[in-house]
Amino acid sequence: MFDNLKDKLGSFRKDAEEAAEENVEEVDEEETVEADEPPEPDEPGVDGTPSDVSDAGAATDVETAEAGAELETAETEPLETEPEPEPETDDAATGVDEPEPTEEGTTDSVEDDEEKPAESEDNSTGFGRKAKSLVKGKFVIEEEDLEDALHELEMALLSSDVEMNVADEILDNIRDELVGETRTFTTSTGEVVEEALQEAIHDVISVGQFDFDERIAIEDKPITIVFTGVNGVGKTTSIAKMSRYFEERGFSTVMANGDTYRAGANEQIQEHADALDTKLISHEQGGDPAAVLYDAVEYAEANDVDVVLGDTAGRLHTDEGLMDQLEKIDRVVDPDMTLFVDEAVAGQDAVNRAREFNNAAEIDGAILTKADADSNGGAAISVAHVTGKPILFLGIGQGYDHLERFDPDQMVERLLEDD
Ligand SMILES: Nc1nc2c(ncn2[C@@H]2O[C@H](COP(=O)(O)OP(=O)(O)OP(=O)(O)O)[C@@H](O)[C@H]2O)c(=O)[nH]1
Repeated sequence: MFDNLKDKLGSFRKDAEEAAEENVEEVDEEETVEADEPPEPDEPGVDGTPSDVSDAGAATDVETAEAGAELETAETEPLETEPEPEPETDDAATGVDEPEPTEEGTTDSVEDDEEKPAESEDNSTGFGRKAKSLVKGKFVIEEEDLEDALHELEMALLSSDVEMNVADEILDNIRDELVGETRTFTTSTGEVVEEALQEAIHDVISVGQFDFDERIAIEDKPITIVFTGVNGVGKTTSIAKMSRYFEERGFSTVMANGDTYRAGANEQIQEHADALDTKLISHEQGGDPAAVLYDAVEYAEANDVDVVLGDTAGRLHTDEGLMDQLEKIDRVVDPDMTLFVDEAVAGQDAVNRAREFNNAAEIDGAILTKADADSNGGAAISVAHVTGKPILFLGIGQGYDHLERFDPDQMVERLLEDD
């Protein structure tokens, strides 16, 4: 899911981090010492006491020790017993200034040997590099440092079908987060870039989020939810999935087939109702969709059913007839929620349709289907920002359980996780 976008974000992370690393500023030693915890006189590696790096666990301890070691060695005699100088593959690879092997030749570097390979292979946020940021004290990233990386990112987002304004917003957010701020060495540049990217994406995808389950729990019953969207995007399947979702949470459902337009629509939804053991309310083809939904609400009231799930005919958003129909449904049953359904794989088209449906008949949220088949992720990134309404669910397959609550935190994590 969203693999292309993931790769592109990974490239940006690398580019931006490299650009930032190249601009790490040196500060004088005094400032460095002030800004970080001063190394203790008995700092590991200075007095020759073996330091147990593997016990240090947290990277920061290791970094502090290493930074401390470098600072201290400026004033301290090099050690007499000299282990093999350890090659700093990490720094060598990145061309960052290399500390003198003798300065680093502390006993802790011997203990380091077992730890090092895994970490030093990490060419982005490995502790050798991180430690360098720590030792250098602070860094400032200027806009021009990031220009190329940001341009690449913009192209990557647009080619992943991210809506142009949304791409701009992401870039602005990243600039705001990264550019011009003097950062102390408590974080590595890798982490700074990663956090900026996380925040930038989170900002645009979390627009309008609300606690769906909570809302369902507190609303008076029956709750009527109407599903809109164009043909064939997975509306009916999503209704069936929602029925399963609610039943699993203890809410009973009834389906209503407001798609009185398409031949075979009743049979299609009836199959789902049968499979899920749910009641379906339907009228003859050509009937009035608002009347079907009205009947379903009456049925729910009479039978203590919690949620009415109303299908509607899928037609083009530009179709005035459909929009009139939705208006009539609004007037007649006054739904508690209108959910727009579209397929993630439709990318920019889905984004445009979401905007137009929302303009014509206000939506409360969206379900993006077929996310399992979408490698671009553009619609998932853009729909909330463009409509001001949240993506509530992702369809991730054809089965009834293939419905996932859209969680911005999880989405960001998914997009930025290392493979
Ligand atoms: N891979 C995948 N397929 C899906 C998903 N959701 C729906 N589908 C498939 O998409 C096709 C169309 O789904 P429908 O539910 O019939 O679409 P619809 O919007 O109701 O279509 P109309 O009734 O013609 O308006 C079906 O084959 C579904 O199985 C999903 O999340 N992932």
